Amino acid sequence: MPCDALIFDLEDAVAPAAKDAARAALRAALEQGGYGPRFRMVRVNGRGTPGFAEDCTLAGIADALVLPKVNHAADLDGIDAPLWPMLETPLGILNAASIAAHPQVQGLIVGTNDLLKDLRARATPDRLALLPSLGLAVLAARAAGKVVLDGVLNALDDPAALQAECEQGRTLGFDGKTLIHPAQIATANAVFGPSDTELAEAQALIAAHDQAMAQGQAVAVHQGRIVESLHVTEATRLLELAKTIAAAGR
Ligand SMILES: CC(C)(COP(=O)(O)OP(=O)(O)OC[C@H]1O[C@@H](n2cnc3c(N)ncnc32)[C@H](O)[C@@H]1OP(=O)(O)O)[C@@H](O)C(=O)NCCC(=O)NCCSC(=O)C[C@H](O)C(=O)O
Ligand SMILES: [Mg+2]
Repeated sequence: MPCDALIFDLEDAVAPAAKDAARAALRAALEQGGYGPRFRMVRVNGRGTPGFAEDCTLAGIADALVLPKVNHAADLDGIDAPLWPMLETPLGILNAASIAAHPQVQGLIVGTNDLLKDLRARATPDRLALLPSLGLAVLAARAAGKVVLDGVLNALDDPAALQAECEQGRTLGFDGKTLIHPAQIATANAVFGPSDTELAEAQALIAAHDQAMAQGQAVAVHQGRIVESLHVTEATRLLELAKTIAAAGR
């Protein structure tokens, strides 16, 4: 599967009576390996719920833990692992900045299903009710210099909805999207990775800026638009991202 990361779920995707067996099976699977370079995350049961402490013992054999329903930065204290808190409660969204800034946090994941439930909001194709929360999550991640992943699309077989939601997530600033089925991977990779057109534009923009600088100008004009060093920074980031994706064989 050409995905960057795998999330092994011990929380909502596992029935209460199956939690112990799922944890044991996951431990054996992680010890056996075979996941290639994919980043292996375990979503543990929530702090204060049954199984949490036992789930956290998997930290040593996974790459990171995903913590559901994080409300406060203090919810992350005392866990000895790289952490990916899920922002999926109103309090978690309102505390996103301090959660993102926690030193053990590598990235944030938005849990749009739980958020919709807690907000008593309507699920609509344009995700209107989620936009403030999605924006706050991106702001918090960027302020702390962390990665931020969009929530899942529940529809298993709706390519148009998947394309639209991925495009919206990228437009909002998300680095990628969490997915529930392998059939969703190709679309997410295509949307969140820079396209050939974007890469060609980035190269042309950098070249135009370099040429203007060489001529002693502070600002370049490229295709009728001004180009400053901040645009070069973003163009360079896209080119670096493309190299990273190519090196990963995606
Ligand atoms: C929904 C599913 C139960 C469907 O599974 P299945 O019936 O097995 O689908 P397919 O027959 O189409 O599967 C084809 C092959 O792909 C593998 N597969 C399927 N799903 C996954 C997956 N998620 N990860 C890895 N591999 C997967 C099947 O095993 C088949 O493989 P093979 O036999 O070798 O061909 C299933 O997709 C599923 O369980 N999905 C995950 C649901 C889930 O993750 N839920 C929790 C996350 S969403 C969430 O928590 C919301 C969040 O908290 C919030 O609040 O928003
Ligand atoms: Mg959830």
